[in-house]
Amino acid sequence: MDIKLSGIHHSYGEREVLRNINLDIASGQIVCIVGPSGCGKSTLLRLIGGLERPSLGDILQVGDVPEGCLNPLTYVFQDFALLPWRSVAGNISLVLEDHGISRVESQDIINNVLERCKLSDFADVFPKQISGGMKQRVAIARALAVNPAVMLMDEPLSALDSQTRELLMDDIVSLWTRKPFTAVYVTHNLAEAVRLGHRIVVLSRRPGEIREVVTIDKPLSERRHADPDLEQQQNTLWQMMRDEAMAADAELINA
Ligand SMILES: Nc1ncnc2c1ncn2[C@@H]1O[C@H](COP(=O)(O)OP(=O)(O)OP(=O)(O)O)[C@@H](O)[C@H]1O
Repeated sequence: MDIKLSGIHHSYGEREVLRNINLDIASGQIVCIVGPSGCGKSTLLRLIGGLERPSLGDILQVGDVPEGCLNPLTYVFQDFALLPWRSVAGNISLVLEDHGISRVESQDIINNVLERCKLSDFADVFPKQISGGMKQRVAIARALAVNPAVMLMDEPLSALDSQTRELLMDDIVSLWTRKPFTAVYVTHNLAEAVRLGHRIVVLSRRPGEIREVVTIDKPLSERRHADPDLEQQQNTLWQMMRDEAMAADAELINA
């Protein structure tokens, strides 16, 4: 399933947050959204996810959802959002309940996503027993369990330290390489964007407008930490954003 955004404007009262967003999100691609603080990245994700309706414009879902899809638009949040009283497997099984799936089928799905996310040995442990990086892997496994058409990822790695972030980026790449998924991935972190994005959408400061859409051709599986090509792309993105980021920063301080 592709997603087509056309002529999206969004305001909260007098505050204009997004302006004239036109964007196609193609199935099987990771599209990263970057931009200065407060430019409307999370708002855009909420609009795509249908949690809010845009003030103006259309968001179309084009084509079929994947086979076995239980929830077409599925979020992965920065704070993991795991239930502390449920085990790792229990957190995943929660999203499979009330879909008329048999216990056997449900267990197959849980085993499959645990294996894909390198969590098979941790099925019975509880969130408080595992690290932040592992928690986020559980959250990603839970999202994959419903076989979403599009994963909506809001700063999924920003609560983690830099080494854990590196490991998780490798995990996301290997998950995608093994079975491509579609994701809209909001991040502040340009290194993450160039590692994970097939396309990177650069928003201006608020009201967020699309400044540029950068395509990164290098296959995900060939992108490495400290890759000079990626560092150059990251630098180009930073040059695009620098002045706007400074202005947005000043605006927030003076608000
Ligand atoms: N529910 C809401 N009601 C009113 N204003 C809101 C609401 N949600 C967001 N805003 C405002 O909209 C603007 C964009 O917020 P949003 O969180 O989408 O930006 P962002 O780019 O994701 O920010 P950050 O990079 O800091 O996470 C901000 O000025 C914010 O205060």
